[in-house]
Amino acid sequence: MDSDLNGAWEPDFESEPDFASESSLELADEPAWLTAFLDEGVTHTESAPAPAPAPGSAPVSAPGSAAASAPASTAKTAPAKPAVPSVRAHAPATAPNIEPLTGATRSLAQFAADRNDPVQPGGLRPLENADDLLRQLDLWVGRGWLRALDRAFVDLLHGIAPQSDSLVLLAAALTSHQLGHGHVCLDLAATLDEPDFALSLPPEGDALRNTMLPSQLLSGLTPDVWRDALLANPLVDHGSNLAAGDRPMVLAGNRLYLRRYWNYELSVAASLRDRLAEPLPVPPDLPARLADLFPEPPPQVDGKPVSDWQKVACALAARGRFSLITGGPGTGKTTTVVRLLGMLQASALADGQALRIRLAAPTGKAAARLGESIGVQLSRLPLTDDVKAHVPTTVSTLHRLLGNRPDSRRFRHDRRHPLSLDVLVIDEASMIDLEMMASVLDALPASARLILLGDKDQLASVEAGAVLGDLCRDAEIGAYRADTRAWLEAMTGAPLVDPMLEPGEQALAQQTVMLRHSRRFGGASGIGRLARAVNAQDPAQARVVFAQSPQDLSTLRVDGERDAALLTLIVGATSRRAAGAGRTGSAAAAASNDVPSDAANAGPQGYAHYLNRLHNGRPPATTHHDDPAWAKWAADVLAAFDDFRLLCALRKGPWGVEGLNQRVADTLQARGLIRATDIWYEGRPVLSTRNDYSLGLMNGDIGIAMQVPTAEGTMALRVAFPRNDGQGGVRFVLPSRIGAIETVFAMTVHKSQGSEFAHTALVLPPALNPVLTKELIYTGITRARQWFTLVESGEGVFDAAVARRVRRLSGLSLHLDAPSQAVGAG
Ligand SMILES: Nc1ncnc2c1ncn2[C@@H]1O[C@H](COP(=O)(O)OP(=O)(O)OP(=O)(O)O)[C@@H](O)[C@H]1O
Repeated sequence: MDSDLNGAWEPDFESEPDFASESSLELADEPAWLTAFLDEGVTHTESAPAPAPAPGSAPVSAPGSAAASAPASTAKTAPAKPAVPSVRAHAPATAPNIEPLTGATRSLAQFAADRNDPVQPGGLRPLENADDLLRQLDLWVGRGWLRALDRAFVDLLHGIAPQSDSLVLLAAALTSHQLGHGHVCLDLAATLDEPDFALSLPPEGDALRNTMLPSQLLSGLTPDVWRDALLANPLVDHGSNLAAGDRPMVLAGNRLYLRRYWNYELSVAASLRDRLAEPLPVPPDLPARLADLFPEPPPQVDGKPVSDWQKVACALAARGRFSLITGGPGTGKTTTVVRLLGMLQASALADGQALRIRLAAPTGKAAARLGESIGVQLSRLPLTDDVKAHVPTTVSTLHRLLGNRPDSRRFRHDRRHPLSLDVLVIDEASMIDLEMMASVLDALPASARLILLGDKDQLASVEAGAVLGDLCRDAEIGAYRADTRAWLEAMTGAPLVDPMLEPGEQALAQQTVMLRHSRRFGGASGIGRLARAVNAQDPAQARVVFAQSPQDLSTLRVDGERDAALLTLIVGATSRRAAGAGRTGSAAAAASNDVPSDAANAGPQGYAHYLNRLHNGRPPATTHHDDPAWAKWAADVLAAFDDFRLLCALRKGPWGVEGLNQRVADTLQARGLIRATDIWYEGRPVLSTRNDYSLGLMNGDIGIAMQVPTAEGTMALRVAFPRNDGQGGVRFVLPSRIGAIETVFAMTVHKSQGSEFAHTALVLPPALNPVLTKELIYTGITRARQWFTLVESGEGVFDAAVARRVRRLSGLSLHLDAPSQAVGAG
């Protein structure tokens, strides 16, 4: 336990002390693509959407956009075929694109059909005149349907090739916008089928008035005509230029990419193909080693023995330079990988050369969880102390592993400076976006093994790409070749049995295993059954499971924002009167109210639980400021805070993070549990929203403001953050030193990935929204360890959301199947 109550703590870098506070995994708006502009020497800053110009007025660029700040010579006067700058990364997602909205809201087509107002103010002809198209894009930016960032990209292209057809500029704007929705590319045919889904249109009809919709703009256009316009344009590579060209866009079949993302797909696919090409030699006694590591009798389902998929995964990973282990919560991904590492290391040590093993995860929280879990699992394994000592339990974030550089999206480690390791394990791989995957593979030595662990059914990464989902497309059916199957049966000593299994050929499938039996959520677990019903998109079954499992599931139908039952849930349903001993400060206030106590409290908790621990567990005021009791107290409070979390689908509105955070704070204040008289108050839980290497804080770290003694003998507010060191270490940071932070009574499901809470309450808004999909609900449910509460503020939203799934466009699986030229010709 270490602490510094005065904020002068030591940064705990593993190896790279000089990184910038930038993260491509951040959820903040649009920093990445702006870096690209800056990298290319074009001044550009993102800003709020520009106001819509008056009809017929000159095009408006966002303040500081490329258009606004580029010298005049880079505009219309640029040569027709200049050296084309490479185009760099784009912004993180706001919401993933999804299948059409049905059910609880009207469709966009209905709204369009209902419109009585003129189609286009100012009589613009955007598809015939590029200037009109730019004005149309400005109108969309003004509405918030398109990002200023997308508009600036079009400006850049228009400056490079001023004669470009409007169809090309429009395609560029939409392709850029798709990246913000998590799509790696724009599919021309799919866009023409549902043009309005190419923009961020609001679900409310009124907002659609007076501005032309994409469906109106593109009505009558065919994919062939759009393709022909792109093929004829100097900004677009196609055909034989696919792999080698340097134009800013790439057309492969009907898929239009920004060059950079095309390159990522190519490099990820090529690297994986190389890694999958040749199996590695395995120890001659592999069957015996596997038998030692998996001494348990084969698992059973409904009384019948089934394959031990953990053992299968261990065998496959032992022979591959790339392997994928996917499975739902508690299916044994960590257990499997610890046994695998133990086995590989034991074999390597027997040969006199220890393996260099590194563990990583996309976020600090996920890294901390993996580290703790590995430590526990390792201690149970039947391995010598020497082998155990050579299996690491320290887990880095991917950014730290690769080595962030100040003001750059490039990492210190790449193919010229590869990581020095033999085995890399990455957990929570569903959070890895395409760019990060390309960076990892680029920095990995050719001889090293890469093992990805993750739940393919969780929400995809915030940024573009759904790498794990793309790679796991055949995981459920196994898709093993006959030779793979025979080898696995010989190594594991048991036949492969599962009703889902089907034969297949693809090389990736031969190195992929889906773990199918959850030890945490067995057959009787309501949470497990609910997760399976949601994953199967069966809302009726989900309702049945809710009704059958009151021991761990509940639903709460709320009537309005101040519903008393909701407030009770927030505070804690299983209230007991607080114990009075040992309290100081605001604890006295807490004691005068009906405050739950954590003592002997076995049921699902609310937020009074951690506040109780904060007030009641505080060391006596006479405790020396250096006494470890302060850090222990802080660690207890942080752990108690993880016993309950409100999760939201949305950020804005009364049922989003912002509205709920305020209501929770009001409620706790009204009950005397907090004194929120200032922005900083004791008990305020905060989420770090950016990697800050100077403070040692990672994007996603959660801390709690607490009154602690200073060296000067006064009490002062410090924010206690877990050190994520697997030892329960805590660091105290001055509130004023923390830059990017937000209150986190409620958090988005997206940001909760990689975390678990004993009691999780998922709050759904009253109307269906594009972000509501079965992946989001599944991810929310599987954050719960013991209890899950569904809070419904509207009729039918849960059922409609479960029926919809995220659909992310990418060509990664096509690239894996075929060389790039064949993909492009398709
Ligand atoms: N083969 C096994 N034999 C006995 N217990 C096991 C086995 N596999 C997993 N477990 C237990 O099941 C629980 C979940 O396992 P584990 O943490 O490895 O799953 P996971 O898939 O990594 O979970 P998470 O969803 O948290 O990532 C742990 O308590 C673990 O000890």
